[in-house]
Amino acid sequence: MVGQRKTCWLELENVTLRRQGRAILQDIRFRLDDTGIVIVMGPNGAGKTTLLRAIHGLERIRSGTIRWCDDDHADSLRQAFVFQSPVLMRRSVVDCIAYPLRLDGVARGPARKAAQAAAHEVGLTVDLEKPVRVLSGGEKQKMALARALIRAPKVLFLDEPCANLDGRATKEIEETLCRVRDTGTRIIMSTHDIGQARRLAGTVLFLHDGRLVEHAEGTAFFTAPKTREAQTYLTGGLLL
Ligand SMILES: Nc1ncnc2c1ncn2[C@@H]1O[C@H](COP(=O)(O)OP(=O)(O)OP(=O)(O)O)[C@@H](O)[C@H]1O
Repeated sequence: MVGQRKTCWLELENVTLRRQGRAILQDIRFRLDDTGIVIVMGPNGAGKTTLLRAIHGLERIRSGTIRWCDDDHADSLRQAFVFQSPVLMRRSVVDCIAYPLRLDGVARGPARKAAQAAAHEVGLTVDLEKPVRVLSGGEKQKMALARALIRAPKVLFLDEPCANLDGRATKEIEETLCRVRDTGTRIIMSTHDIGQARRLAGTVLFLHDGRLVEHAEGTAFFTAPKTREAQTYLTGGLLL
């Protein structure tokens, strides 16, 4: 038990979040003590985005606790969030990626150099002086990922980062995420893509109707889901 506690990096206890009188998240509790990618799955409206936003501190919870339990607490608060629709600025791609460093007070030259390296890391091969708004959907997601990675976050949240992307762009983003995971960054990510979840998941959090229905190690979840809801979801059934 004592050994387990040492490896826990995030713990939620009875987290409940209400909006307009409705419980969007109900009594969510789990401990994460795995270094693999954490995949948040579940049907539309299950609460995946809300859970990610709540853990990141963008949503106020009504009750319960969210506790980062790393020894170095400041380290676990070095976080970045890649939204489903990337936030775009009226800037060039390179300046957009460099923006978080500029906010940190890094001079323009070194920040742009770091941005070029981050673009390279995520496989963004476009002319980086282009305005960011002309990028394709896949390129925008890579730009958002490069911007999120530029400050070397300890925890990286991604909300459906590959929605609407083709196989090639998805593969490149997945490869980047695996490299980032291997450097020790914790990744919590939502996806509807069961194939992607299967490829990436170290741990699965399966939500339905704002409740955590199943929390399992990735392979176990896909080979032998324990709950009726997860079984239905994974076999393409409709969860009503
Ligand atoms: N600010 C809000 N006010 C009222 N209801 C909200 C608010 N934000 C989210 N909801 C509701 O909470 C529920 C969960 O939303 P959330 O976006 O977290 O689900 P999701 O699992 O990410 O869905 P999807 O797969 O469709 O993106 C939905 O029914 C949504 O309408």
